[in-house]
Amino acid sequence: MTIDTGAGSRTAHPASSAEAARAPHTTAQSASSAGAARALDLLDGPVTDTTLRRYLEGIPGVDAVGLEQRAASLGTRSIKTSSKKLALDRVIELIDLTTLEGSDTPGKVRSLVAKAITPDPSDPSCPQVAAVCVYGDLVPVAIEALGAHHAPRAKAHGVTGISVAAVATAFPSGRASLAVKLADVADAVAAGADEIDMVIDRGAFLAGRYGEVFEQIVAVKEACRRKDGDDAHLKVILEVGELVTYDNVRRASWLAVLAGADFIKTSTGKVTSNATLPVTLLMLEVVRDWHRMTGEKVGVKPAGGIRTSKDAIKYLVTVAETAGEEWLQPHLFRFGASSLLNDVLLQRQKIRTGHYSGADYVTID
Ligand SMILES: O=C[C@H](O)COP(=O)(O)O
Repeated sequence: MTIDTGAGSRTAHPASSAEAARAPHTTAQSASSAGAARALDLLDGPVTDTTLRRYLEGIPGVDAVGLEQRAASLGTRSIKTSSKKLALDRVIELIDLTTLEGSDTPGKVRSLVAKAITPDPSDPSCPQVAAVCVYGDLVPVAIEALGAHHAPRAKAHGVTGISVAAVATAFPSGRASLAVKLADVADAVAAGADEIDMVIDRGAFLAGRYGEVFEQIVAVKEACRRKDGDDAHLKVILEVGELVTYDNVRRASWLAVLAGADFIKTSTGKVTSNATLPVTLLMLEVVRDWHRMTGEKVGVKPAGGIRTSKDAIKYLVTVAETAGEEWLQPHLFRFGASSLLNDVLLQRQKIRTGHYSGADYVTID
């Protein structure tokens, strides 16, 4: 079943220039990023609460039954045993290995980094993960522990390294002033974070204050700029479990993409409902449609509650069938997960040796 993603909205819901001209406050006037510029183009006028609401609320509603049926059908696709090891290796390469606990210590981050670099010490062919994801204050610890494996240093030697992602903007609630959020981002970027995982203000979004959410994303994107011109990549967490409806997830995805997100991410992992296959499918459809409209590629990161290889492979199939196989690369797709890697290592070991190893084969996280 084809899911209507609202891609036709570009022409179906242009902002009225006259109304936009009357608007007292325009977000784009106070933000000069490419995100604001492309929203101006799409909305055919200044970015305001009114024009954003008109655009986002004009996007056709999600066919929930169709979406869930499509996700379920993609989830039942089998892959050949011969392809399974390749798929598991790809899953590892796409993981943001995460620790986001109040009790995190430098020692825990060093252990996480050691595992990120060498997930399976008994198998040198095991790939490394894409990134480690930590709270901002632990970025220097992660960078020091990565040493030559840190992505920018590795790149200088022509090899692929591991990035450091920091959650910021008053993660996970997002309840703080914009000044506090920007200081949080600036700290992490100054400490050397390669990627910033920000949360949107769900309260503002649900109250219909789309301009405020847009403006915050634009401002955070600006704060991701480094003096050397090499930006930290911005992942925008929608916290889908708090957005309640698929329609809201679709609107928030479009809003984040319009504002300049490099990635849209489902969840913090801190609420009851986190990543699901249908919601990730919906977000993949948005980035697919944005790519068709503009040629720009935006990444997707399901996060929270993805713990088994079986589930991770369902996500790979869904990505390939929705956005295309091209998206199965670390710059366009990630799994945000704390314990998925352990299960993938056990499954790899089973393929390699023909039997499952004991629980002590993987580290206890
Ligand atoms: O962003 C990543 C999540 O916080 C990880 O969630 P998880 O512990 O359920 O895998």
